[in-house]
Amino acid sequence: MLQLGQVPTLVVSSREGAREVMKNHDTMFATRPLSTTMRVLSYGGQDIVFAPYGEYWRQLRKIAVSELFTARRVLSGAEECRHTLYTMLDGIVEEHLERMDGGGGHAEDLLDVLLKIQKEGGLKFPIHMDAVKAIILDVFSAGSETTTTTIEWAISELINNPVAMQKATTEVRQAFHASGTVAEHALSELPYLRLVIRETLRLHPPLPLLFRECQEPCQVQGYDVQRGTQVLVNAWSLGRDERYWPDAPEEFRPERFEEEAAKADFGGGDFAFLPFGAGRRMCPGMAFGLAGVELPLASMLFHFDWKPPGPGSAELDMTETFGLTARRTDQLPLRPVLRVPILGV
Ligand code: HEM
Repeated sequence: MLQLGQVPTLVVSSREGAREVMKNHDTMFATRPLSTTMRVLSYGGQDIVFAPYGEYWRQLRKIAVSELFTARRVLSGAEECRHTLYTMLDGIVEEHLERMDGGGGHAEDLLDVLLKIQKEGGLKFPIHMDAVKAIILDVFSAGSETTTTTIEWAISELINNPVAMQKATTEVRQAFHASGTVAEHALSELPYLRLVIRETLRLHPPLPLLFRECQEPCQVQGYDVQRGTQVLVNAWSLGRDERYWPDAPEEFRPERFEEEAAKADFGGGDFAFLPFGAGRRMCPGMAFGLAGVELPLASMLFHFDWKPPGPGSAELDMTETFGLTARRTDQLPLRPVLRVPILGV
């Protein structure tokens, strides 16, 4: 337990503790703390990420899971800062509304779906236009930074581990040799690449800390936790803890998931492997996010060999930034060498 200024903060770094917070007492911890900055950016928590646990959040989550972050859509698809961002969004929303009035005839995107749901009405909690914008921002903030960060870490680990790079590249080139291009529907033919992505998420969960707030006094592992306590579940340290990963936890070994199939569960069932979180506030964009990592990564490996910028094989520096998302500190300067020409380019 830490006291961060006025805020009592509980840090959870064991599988048992994480299970208690996100499973046994899931409802009591199903709200995230809302900082002043995030309150401004999310229009007072009208989005999915920061909406307090309750009926409103439940409704948004249902829309997200059934209408927005579905596999089908994957395939078809501080005040000044807010001002810039929302002015841009206003223009985009306006454009979509005009297009809708014009009768359609175009491919439907996520914003069209939200606007349609809003227009149809009949919702228990009407979704205001501010909420539409806040939810679209969720897709950019929760959805794009996590996926791009994962892609960067995956390619970095592959550069530092040439044997794994060779295996992944060979697999992708064999799978798509005939078609000459990476096809979405054939991604299931890339079992090794999936192990690479799992191992990347174990070592580099893009969201290293999962944030919760205690809504009712309760006990976690026998300790009293008072209402209003901020809880940080340390997904980063859980993924590197030798109690749960006895086989060289700091090393990048995609094969570990082949041997220990049970540990391949990142669907919130294994509390030592939480790249997408767990419980009620678990990531609803998992399928969306995984496709958004697999597809670009497969294409990158299919078309190019990736080399460090300089001569020799010096290891890349893997230092992480300190922040909400754990990105690379260094930029990732790599040399792509074209191997399979890109069709139509
Ligand atoms: C590799 C990709 C991704 C990773 C690793 C990831 C990870 C996470 C994590 C760890 C959480 C917090 C879970 C918790 O507190 O238990 C989360 C929440 C969330 N994610 Fe993702 N995410 C990814 C992609 C996406 C995408 C593509 C979308 C949307 C298109 C998305 C939308 C969301 C939303 C809306 C929440 C908040 C859910 C709620 O509070 O009910 N994520 N994500």
